[in-house]
Amino acid sequence: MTIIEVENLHKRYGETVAVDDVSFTVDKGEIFGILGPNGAGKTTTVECIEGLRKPDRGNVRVLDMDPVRDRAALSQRLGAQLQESALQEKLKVAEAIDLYSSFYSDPADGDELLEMLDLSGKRDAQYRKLSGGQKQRLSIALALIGNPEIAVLDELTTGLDPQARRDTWALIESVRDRGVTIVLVTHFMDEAERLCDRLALIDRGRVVAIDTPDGLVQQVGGEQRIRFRPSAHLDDALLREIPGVSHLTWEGEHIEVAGAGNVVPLIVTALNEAQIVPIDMRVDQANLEDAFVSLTGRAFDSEETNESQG
Ligand SMILES: Nc1ncnc2c1ncn2[C@@H]1O[C@H](COP(=O)(O)OP(=O)(O)OP(=O)(O)O)[C@@H](O)[C@H]1O
Repeated sequence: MTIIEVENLHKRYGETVAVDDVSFTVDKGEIFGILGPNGAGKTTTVECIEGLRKPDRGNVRVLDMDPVRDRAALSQRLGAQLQESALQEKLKVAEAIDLYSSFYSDPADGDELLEMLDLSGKRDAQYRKLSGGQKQRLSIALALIGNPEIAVLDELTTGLDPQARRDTWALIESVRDRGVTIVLVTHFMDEAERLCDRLALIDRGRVVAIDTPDGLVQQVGGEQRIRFRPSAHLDDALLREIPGVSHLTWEGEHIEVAGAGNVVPLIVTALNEAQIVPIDMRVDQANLEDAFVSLTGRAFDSEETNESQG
């Protein structure tokens, strides 16, 4: 059942076209990802879903409501993760929960939420004293305090260390398992790959593709890459004539060969017959990043990488 429908959405800020004819639907109970590089138009899109921004053109329906016109009613059923600056520094965790509970006619049990988000021990801590991960978890708690049918989570794990990211992912899955539909905005490939049932790949305000993470990778042919250092002189022609090989690149003494289908065993066999040993061999499956590059013809120019976190 479709519960969010975005049709031909356009939004510009002055001369900047932020969202350029975006369409997609979100089904009840799924984790739907909106993945794209910085500035792709992800936040603007979800702000139109939340009723915070009025589209210049196009239609948005959420739970059969017009988000701008029916914003008060929608806010009772859609929870959005707060931006970090939205809470007062001196507000205590329990006070924030009480305050946000008071906005809803049928709020969730705050104590239970704090327990689930591992924040029970921080009830009396001021917001400013929380770690990055604790602040992030509190913002998730506040997105869920209204018992929403839909939760919109924007840049869920930015700034978290690897363990906190994994914990947050498990948490989001448990929220989904309780029946909440989740719209997840992210510029992290691994997060999208791990969490999303389906995702819209967005670039420069436009939808490039919508599919499951696996489906997106398959769209680019499910390529594999094999990288190694040959033990003896290797003539490119030996590999080029193998069916399925799409390209070869040398990087110093290492060669990377990409191809679809059964290329890896064929390459290994050809090397063996030529009495060449592939030293330091590594095989990688195509991933979402490859799909993005292949579908847009550009690198995913995210400024932040996972390695730079934490
Ligand atoms: N209030 C605003 N005024 C002017 N331009 C804006 C405003 N908000 C966003 N933009 C511009 O619109 C484009 C899309 O921004 P948006 O925040 O929707 O993208 P995003 O994909 O969420 O990026 P990020 O991950 O960096 O937040 C960008 O070029 C951005 O600079």
